[in-house]
Amino acid sequence: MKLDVQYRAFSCRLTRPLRTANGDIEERSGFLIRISDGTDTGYGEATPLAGWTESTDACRAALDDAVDAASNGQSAVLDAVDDTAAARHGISLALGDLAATRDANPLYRDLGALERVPRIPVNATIGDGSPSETVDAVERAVDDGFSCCKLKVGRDEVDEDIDRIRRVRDAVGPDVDLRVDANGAWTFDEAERALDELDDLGVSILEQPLPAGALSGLAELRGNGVAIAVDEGLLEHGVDAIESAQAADVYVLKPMALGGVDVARRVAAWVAESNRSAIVTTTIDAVVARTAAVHLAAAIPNVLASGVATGDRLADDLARDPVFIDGGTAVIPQTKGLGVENVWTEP
Ligand SMILES: O=C(O)CCC(=O)C1=CC=C[C@@H](O)[C@@H]1C(=O)O
Ligand SMILES: [Mg+2]
Repeated sequence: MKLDVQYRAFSCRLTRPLRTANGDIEERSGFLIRISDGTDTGYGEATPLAGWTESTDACRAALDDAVDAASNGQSAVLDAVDDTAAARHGISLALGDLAATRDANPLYRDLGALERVPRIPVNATIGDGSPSETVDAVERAVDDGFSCCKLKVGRDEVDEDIDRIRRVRDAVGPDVDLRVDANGAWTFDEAERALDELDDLGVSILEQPLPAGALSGLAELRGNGVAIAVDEGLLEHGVDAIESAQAADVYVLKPMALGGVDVARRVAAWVAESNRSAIVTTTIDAVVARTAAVHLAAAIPNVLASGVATGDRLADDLARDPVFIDGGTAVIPQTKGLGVENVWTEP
């Protein structure tokens, strides 16, 4: 089928930078994609992030190839972006939105959900900061109804991080689910030392304590009360290698970095076959990709609280957010397709 593929660049600033052990995220720039079959239209988003996907230039070049391939139909368009994760995410999402819109299905049903899913659990995302900033941010999140908060660690000394988490635990009590994400910043010894303390503090999940390559180290860290999650490591190794190394309890799925919600859905199926749990997060994307991640999470049975409640970190966005964050859950859009409206306004 002949398709019309178009894209345009966008840029959204964060209201405040997300501080991580791997640097600060201050702005998200990418490409909004529109694919039409002459009757229906689908939208996608390709928002590269340094260290996680191809560069902005490589993403743009791949999208240009996809535009050129449009007269040759859907598989040619997908082939054009096969080696560029963010571009593939954007194109495959626009095609998925187009198909779901045509079928009058919410996207998550086309991604395999067998029944209606009203909501999914979500976590609050708390960037690295001073102890008092962290306590304030977690208290605000709990006041807003979140029962799960993911804290960034790994920029400072381990003892300082532990002290910060202890202050958070003391402030919010035992019932709030705390996770931490070190973005690969720790050595094995630091991670081992941190784990004992994190266990005592009732932290449920430690995300990527060691660099992405360190599978055997991750395997050795497993087994105390804190579940070990892979994020960067999944992109480097894939599920098979991680399972062979027995290196993870939990998999973090970032559709933008994996090459699309369709790819991420397949990865989630392998994760479930291995009896592991999945968390869906984004690369702090704009509304089109963020909403797609929400649909993906809705399509994964028993998905853990997911990192998709980041819309309020953007100072501006591509369109109105169709996902209502309510009491630590995201309410799933039930309209056809992705459910993001008026995203492509004519200049
Ligand atoms: O998972 C979340 O709560 C939100 C997303 C998030 O934490 C991240 C998005 C982008 C880059 C990363 O530093 C970070 C992560 O590592 O998970
Ligand atoms: Mg992470």
